[in-house]
Amino acid sequence: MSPAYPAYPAPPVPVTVRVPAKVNVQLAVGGLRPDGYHDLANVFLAVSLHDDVTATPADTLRITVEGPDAGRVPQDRTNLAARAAELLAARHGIEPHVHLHIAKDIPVAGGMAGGSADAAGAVLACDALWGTGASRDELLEICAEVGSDVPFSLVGGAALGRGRGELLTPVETGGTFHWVFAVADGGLSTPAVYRECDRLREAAGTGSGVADVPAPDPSAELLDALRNGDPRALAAALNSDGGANDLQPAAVSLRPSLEAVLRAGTEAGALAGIVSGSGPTTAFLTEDGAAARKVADGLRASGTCRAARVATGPADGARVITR
Ligand SMILES: C[C@](O)(CO)[C@H](O)COP(=O)(O)OP(=O)(O)OC[C@H]1O[C@@H](n2ccc(N)nc2=O)[C@H](O)[C@@H]1O
Ligand SMILES: Nc1ncnc2c1ncn2[C@@H]1O[C@H](COP(=O)(O)OP(=O)(O)OP(=O)(O)O)[C@@H](O)[C@H]1O
Repeated sequence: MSPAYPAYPAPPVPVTVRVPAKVNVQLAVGGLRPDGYHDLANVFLAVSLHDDVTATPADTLRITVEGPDAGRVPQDRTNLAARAAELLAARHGIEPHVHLHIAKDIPVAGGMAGGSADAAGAVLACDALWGTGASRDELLEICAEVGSDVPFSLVGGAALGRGRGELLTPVETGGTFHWVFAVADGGLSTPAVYRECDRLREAAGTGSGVADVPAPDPSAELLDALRNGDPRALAAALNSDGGANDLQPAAVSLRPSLEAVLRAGTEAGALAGIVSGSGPTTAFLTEDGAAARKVADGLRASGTCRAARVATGPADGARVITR
């Protein structure tokens, strides 16, 4: 006899998933591959700036966005959250009929994987809403189809991304790191920053292809600093010769005003300052929470950025917060 009730309760509706932003504490960029991507040694750290993605049953796929920068986020099927929901639905023979509401706090087009966070949030929220029973590996595959940063948004913490950044292995962290993020006016396009990186390499005469650029590798010094939870050692790795972010010269070339932001952050007492991923957000590592608040005040007073936000990392990956 079949039971009167399903074996598992239906998920409470709506389902809200909280997803973190990221900073790349190392971004070693190899040569341009024939498929248009670059091989990476990408050391991701999730940080405590979040978007919330809420999934509610609907008659069609609908996206709404709230937050100060909502006007810069597409509210149609080009939104990465919509693409993620469509991919999950297609795999399970479901119509992607869902309303996805994004409460956006991660800077838009800022190099902090905001769109990727929303995609990972949508995958997890829709999986719970539709009860697809997809495995973690399947969710990660869908994330990787949407974009190179999306799998990390799902797992969070700290991880090394190889390949184009989608092949993750966990990285050990021995403590909490305190950061300040200087948010810039306007964004930078990720493909444009990679193209500028290639152009600078060509102009320097080194070539930009896979045969010209050494294979990217993670820094042992940097991984040790993360493992030991040691901000001063991490700062030394961030400040090392050539820098920790191979996209930084390209981001600064496209947005020369970032030099002044980086200077203002270090003058305000940061241990190190880097461009976050493809920028234009800049990330400042500090000794502790009090130092972070002081650096944020200094950045605000400098007038070099639109906003300064304090955050800590590692932070959890995407997780359901209403169940
Ligand atoms: C800069 C980073 O944020 C660092 O984590 C990522 O590498 C970018 O990841 P993402 O925004 O998820 O990028 P994707 O949506 O996968 O790719 C967008 C475009 O960025 C460029 N791209 C991206 C990743 C990569 N490893 N090499 C690339 O050259 C390609 O032009 C690609 O067409
Ligand atoms: N859910 C979304 N949130 C923000 N932008 C989105 C979203 N979906 C699509 N986009 C588009 O993607 C572009 C890049 O936005 P996003 O905030 O993801 O950049 P980013 O943080 O620099 O990305 P990354 O760090 O992964 O390279 C935006 O200009 C916007 O047009």
